[in-house]
This record gives sequence, C-alpha cells and structure tokens, in this order.
Amino acid sequence: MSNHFWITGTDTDVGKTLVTTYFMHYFQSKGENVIPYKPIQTGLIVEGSRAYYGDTEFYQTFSANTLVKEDLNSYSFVEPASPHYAARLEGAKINEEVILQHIEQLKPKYDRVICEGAGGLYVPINEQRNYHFLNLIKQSQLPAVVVARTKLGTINHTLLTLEALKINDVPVAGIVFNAFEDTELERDNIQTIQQLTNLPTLVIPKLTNLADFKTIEISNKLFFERVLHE
Ligand SMILES: Nc1ncnc2c1ncn2[C@@H]1O[C@H](COP(=O)(O)OP(=O)(O)OP(=O)(O)O)[C@@H](O)[C@H]1O
Ligand SMILES: C[C@H](N)[C@H](N)CCCCCC(=O)O
Ligand SMILES: [Mg+2]
Repeated sequence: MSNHFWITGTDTDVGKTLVTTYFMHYFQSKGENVIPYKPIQTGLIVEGSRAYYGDTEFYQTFSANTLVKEDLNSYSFVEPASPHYAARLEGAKINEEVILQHIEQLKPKYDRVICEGAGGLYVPINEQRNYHFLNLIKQSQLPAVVVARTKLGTINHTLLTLEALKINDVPVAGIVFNAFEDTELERDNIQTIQQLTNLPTLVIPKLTNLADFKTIEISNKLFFERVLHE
C-alpha cells in the first residue's frame, strides 16, 4: 500500500493531467498536503509575453494552495515531443537518478506525491532510447493508476499497457476511463476491459467545462483499498 503513486496512460493526450489534478483536488479536499509532480514536461506554450508548460500550469490553476514550483518538475523542454528527442534538440541529457532522487525528497515532505508520466509507458527518456517511463515507474517502486480512453482502440491500448505493468511487477490501483460520452460502444469497451482485468475503475465524462471535474465523486472505494492508502 502506498500514499504516493503514478498517473500513467495508454497514450499522450488521454487525460493524465486532468486525472492527476482530479486526484490532487480530491486529496487536498481531505486536508492532505499534495504535490503533483511532472518529472519531464515537453512543449513550451507561448502566449504573447507569457510562456508556460501546460501540465504544471493546470495543476497550479486548480490547486487549493500555491504549489512549490521547484517541487513540480525536474526537466522541461521546449519541443512538444518525446523526452529523448526534445532533450536532444537542446543538447541536454535526462538522468533518471535525478528524478528518482527528487521523488524520494518529495515523499517525506508531502502526504501525497502524484507523479505524472509523459505520454505512455514506452516513451523513451534517455538518448539511447532504451530507458522508458516504464523503467522509471518500476524503479520508483510506486503503484500506478492507468488513464484510458473510452473510444474505439482503447481495449487493445489498455490491455497492452496493463500487461507491460504486470510483467514489470508494478501494482495497479485501477483504471480511470476518461472523456466518456455514454455511447453503447464506450459502455461495452469499459465492460470488456473490466471483465478482462478485474481492476477497480472510475469514469470521468467528457467535460464541457474542465473545472467540473471537481463535481465527480470517487464512486469506487475499491480504488483506494487495494493499492493506495486513503
Ligand atoms: N474529461 C475531459 N473532458 C474534456 N476535455 C478533456 C478531458 N480530459 C482531458 N481533456 C482535454 O484533453 C487534452 C489532453 O488532456 P491531458 O493534457 O490531460 O492529456 P495528458 O495525457 O496529460 O497528455 P500528456 O501526455 O501531454 O501529458 C487537454 O486539452 C485536456 O484539457
Ligand atoms: C508533447 C506531449 N504533450 C507529451 N508531453 C510527450 C508525448 C510523447 C509521446 C511519444 C510517443 O509515444 O510517440
Ligand atoms: Mg499531461
């Protein structure tokens, strides 16, 4: 059982940042001192005179308290691309030990450290492309929550992601199905994955207003009874 955990996903853009922020808000509302931690972020957004990174900006926007900037992230690169590529463009090298040590420094400081991956599990981190987010998650010895789409293609992507975590002995707290639009196909996709994995699941609807994530109940308490302390 662990207080701290990873939010990984079946792909980039599946909603890991939204779900990280969702859990941050949930635990903050229970009085916990929470840090969302995005070890590697890529894709600098420039709007007029303002430049920022989407993920950590999103955390900050919805946090109940001001988050300590240095605790949010270890590496940031301008190019919206795989970390191994974005780092190479800047002549930088990502050292996984820096990230693993950062996590160890955060754990005693916060009740809850929620680490967000970049893209999916097999996104390469180092220049040789032979060290992936999956290796980092495994070495951190923290469990994972998997964020998945609900639309066509998600059965395969979700089962592959779960298989990779299982082979690497990473405990999975559950699956968050994100951006659900309540179609028959989506309901069957969710049911199929539930039947084949027997994991706790949460469903977040497609939101017109992103801030509405605050209204979504954690309906499935099992989410916190197997792997995560509540
Ligand atoms: N439930 C939802 N309803 C509506 N829009 C959503 C929902 N979840 C995520 N989005 C939007 O979809 C886009 C991708 O979501 P998000 O940034 O959370 O993905 P991600 O998995 O964190 O991507 P990355 O791999 O870049 O970290 C964002 O614009 C986000 O606002
Ligand atoms: C730029 C994007 N938003 C993420 N930060 C990085 C996604 C890397 C995906 C790599 C891949 O699977 O091809
Ligand atoms: Mg993200």
